[in-house]
Amino acid sequence: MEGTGEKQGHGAGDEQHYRASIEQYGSGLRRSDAGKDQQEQVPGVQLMEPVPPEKQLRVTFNAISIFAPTLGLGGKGGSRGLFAGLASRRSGDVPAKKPAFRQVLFDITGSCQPGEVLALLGPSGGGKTSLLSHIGGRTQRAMRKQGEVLFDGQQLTKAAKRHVGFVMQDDLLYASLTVWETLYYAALLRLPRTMTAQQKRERVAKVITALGLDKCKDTIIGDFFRRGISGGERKRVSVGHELLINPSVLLLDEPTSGLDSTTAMHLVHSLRQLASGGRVVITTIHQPSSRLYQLLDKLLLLSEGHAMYYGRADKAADWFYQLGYSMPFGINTADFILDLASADVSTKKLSGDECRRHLIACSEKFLAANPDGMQGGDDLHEAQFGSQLWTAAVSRKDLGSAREPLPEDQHQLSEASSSGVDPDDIEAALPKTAPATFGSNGDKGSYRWGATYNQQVHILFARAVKTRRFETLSKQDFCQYITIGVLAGLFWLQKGQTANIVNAKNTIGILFFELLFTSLRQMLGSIFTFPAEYKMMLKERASGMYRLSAFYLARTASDLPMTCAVPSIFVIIIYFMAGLRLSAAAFFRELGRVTLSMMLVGGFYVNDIPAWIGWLKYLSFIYFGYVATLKIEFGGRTFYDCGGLNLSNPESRPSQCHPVDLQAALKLPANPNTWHWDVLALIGWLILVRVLVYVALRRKTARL
Ligand SMILES: Nc1ncnc2c1ncn2[C@@H]1O[C@H](COP(=O)(O)OP(=O)(O)OP(=O)(O)O)[C@@H](O)[C@H]1O
Repeated sequence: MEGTGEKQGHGAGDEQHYRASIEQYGSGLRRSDAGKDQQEQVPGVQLMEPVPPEKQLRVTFNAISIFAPTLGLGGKGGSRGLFAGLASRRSGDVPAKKPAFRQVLFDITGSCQPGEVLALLGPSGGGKTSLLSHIGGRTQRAMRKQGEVLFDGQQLTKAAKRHVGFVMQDDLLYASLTVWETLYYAALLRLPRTMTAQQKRERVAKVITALGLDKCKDTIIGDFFRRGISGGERKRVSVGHELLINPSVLLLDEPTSGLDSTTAMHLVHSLRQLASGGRVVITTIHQPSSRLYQLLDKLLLLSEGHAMYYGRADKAADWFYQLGYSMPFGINTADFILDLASADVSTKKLSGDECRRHLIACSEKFLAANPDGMQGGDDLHEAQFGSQLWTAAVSRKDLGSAREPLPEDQHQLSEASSSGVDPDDIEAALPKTAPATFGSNGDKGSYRWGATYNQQVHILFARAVKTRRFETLSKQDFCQYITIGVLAGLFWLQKGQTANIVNAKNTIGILFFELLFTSLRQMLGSIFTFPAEYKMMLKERASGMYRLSAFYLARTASDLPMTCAVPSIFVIIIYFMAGLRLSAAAFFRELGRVTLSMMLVGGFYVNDIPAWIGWLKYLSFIYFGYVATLKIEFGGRTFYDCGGLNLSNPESRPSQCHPVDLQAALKLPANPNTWHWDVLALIGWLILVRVLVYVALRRKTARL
């Protein structure tokens, strides 16, 4: 966008034109002062009961800086990249061990009062999500942080986090649950145990009505494979998930992304109403329409991690106008300031990037003296701009010369933008004393968890069964297992019936096929479902919905019927079609073995492996499953070698058929007549793998 007007070049006509623009696009729909907003009610349905004054919270964030890790290995030598350490080792340098960090947020300060909607605006990569996540106590562990976030002057505790609603950018919801089920299970887990089940149901119904989800409440959420509710409805369900707890603070990351402007407008209107009920609403927004912009109280404009504007949303255009960047006719305020933040606006003398640096320098100087940001008012030009901004922030000879960035500002910015930040410097700067924590006293007497431990396991089990309803009971799964079972049964039809060595070889084939098919299919299924489920668990744990062990117990218990039901059909078909050992004990043992194998994943099978790596087979659950199934099928039976003849009754020809040692004849990995140590090994494996996964999850979610 070349050459937007400059203040000094404007005549009276331009001024009028500018005013008209402002009226139309920004300040025209000025909101009342922030303090009055608390009393102000946006017309329409009152979404939730207001937050009582004693529970209202003011959120402040002071001098927030965030450093993200980069792949470079850092160090004084400055060598970067994955192989830098290796290269330096070879060349005799001391290898750099610390990861490098890149600063993604620079001293960001701001606050939001109950009743206000604060929007974090900026181009992609500007740092909106990083800041919002930090405010909500959800910054990734790998990031380094400075500065403090306070809720009514106190730090956020784990318990208090349960009163903060956080709507993530991605709608993480279980695809197989209906809207009602999604919110109902969340209510059971999140709402205080002092509420009855009926009251929790009423809360769910209220949220559903408030967000206009009544007509789709019995529709599944859906995913790529199974169509469910629309994108806008999904977003509203995500918001509803957080509204259930009637939060004092609602944080939303890109709630309008992917929505059409009308739906986005309705959603932000709902947020505005929620704020009017005494809540703090902080939201990131990518590209608000002009109508949507009018609903915002405060704005924090981020450009490459720097605050380019902070203050009343309706004063943003005034601010930039005063700095010499007026909004061209017909441009929406949000688009205009986003162009500025994206360095997409240049002047006759300055390139887009220089304009951006200039604006950041002005803003940072102004905010250093006015941490509450631009409040506007009648004295906007004279008092604030005249005395502070023009003299202090842009201490130039005149506005014309202000087109060049100040040398000191340039220095500051280039330094800040550089990627190599020593982690030691960051650590040294971290605050040594922690302020009081919100929720440590305030929450006294209230329970940390919404449901008791037993209730959590029970609710999570019921939900896990429902979330896998399609996975397990889908027609495709049934058809696939039955078709492949019948085909395999036809290939090996009644091969297991006769006790001769030829058929024994065939039987080994079907046993191994059965073992591999069921195990690998299960493993592939888990590979596809685990990432989504893991993310869901992280999100819910961050909201304090349940204990990790309760989740894990419920998930393990639900695995049993869900994972084994359909594969068992496959095993039954094969068992009888292939004529495997006809005894009830053998049949049920085989089913039990399948169950154990199903609950493990991974492994391999090798025959005739060299002795020196022979022990590797003990790392494979497939090996133990294979040995177990061989023992079940062949243990205690006598097999005959009839000189290559496939006789149906070898015992009737003692001269031609002689009993054989099956293990030696077929090179079986174990003697089928020994006791079932393999089953013990399978059980041991099962426990070990589950415990290891639990420990890994525990470590990964330690901070939640
Ligand atoms: N875990 C991480 N590791 C490394 N860099 C990160 C990490 N998280 C964020 N960043 C970097 O921090 C910067 C800010 O990212 P952030 O997601 O906060 O931006 P954003 O304004 O929310 O962008 P968008 O609108 O595209 O979501 C980006 O340059 C990003 O690459």
